[in-house]
Amino acid sequence: MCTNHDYFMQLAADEASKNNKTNEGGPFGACIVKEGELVVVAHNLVLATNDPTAHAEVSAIRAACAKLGTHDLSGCTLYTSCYPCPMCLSATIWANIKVVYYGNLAADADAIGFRDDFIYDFIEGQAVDTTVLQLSPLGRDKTIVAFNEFANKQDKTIY
Ligand SMILES: Nc1ccnc(=O)[nH]1
Repeated sequence: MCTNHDYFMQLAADEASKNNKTNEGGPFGACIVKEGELVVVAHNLVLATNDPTAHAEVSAIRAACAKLGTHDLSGCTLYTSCYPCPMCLSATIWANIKVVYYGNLAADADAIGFRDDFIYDFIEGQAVDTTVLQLSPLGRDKTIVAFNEFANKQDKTIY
C-alpha cells in the first residue's frame, strides 16, 4: 500500500520535473487513481495552452473525466506534487474526489514565485494587496431569473 502511494507520488513528481525541460507550464504534476489503478497522469499546461486554469490538478481532473466519461470522480484519489491552489481544491471537491495526497506545500510554491499562498490569504480577507481584485454586486434582479427557473425545473441534475 505504502509502495503504491510512493509510486503514484513519484509519477506526479516526475511529471512536474518534465515541465522544467519542456516549458509547458510550472513545475506541477498530478495523477488520478481509481481502485488502485492509474487513470491519468497530467502536468501544468498553462503556457502550452495559454490557459491560466490549466494547473496540473485541473488538467488531471479534465483528462480523467474525459477518459471515464463522467463529471463525477467519486472513488478516485488525486496525487499532486503540490498542495492544491484554491481553484484546484474547488475543482477537486466539485469532482467528488475525497482523497488527496500532496507533496510540496503552498508555501513552497510561494517561495519559487507562484501565488498560491497569496490567493489563500485573499480568500480569507487577509491579503495585504486588495487592489488585485475588485469584486462588486450588480444586477441580481436580472440574474436571479435563471435560478428561479432552475428551482422549478423538473428534470434537473444537481452535482
Ligand atoms: N498547486 C499548483 C499551483 C500552480 N500550478 C499548479 O499546476 N498547481
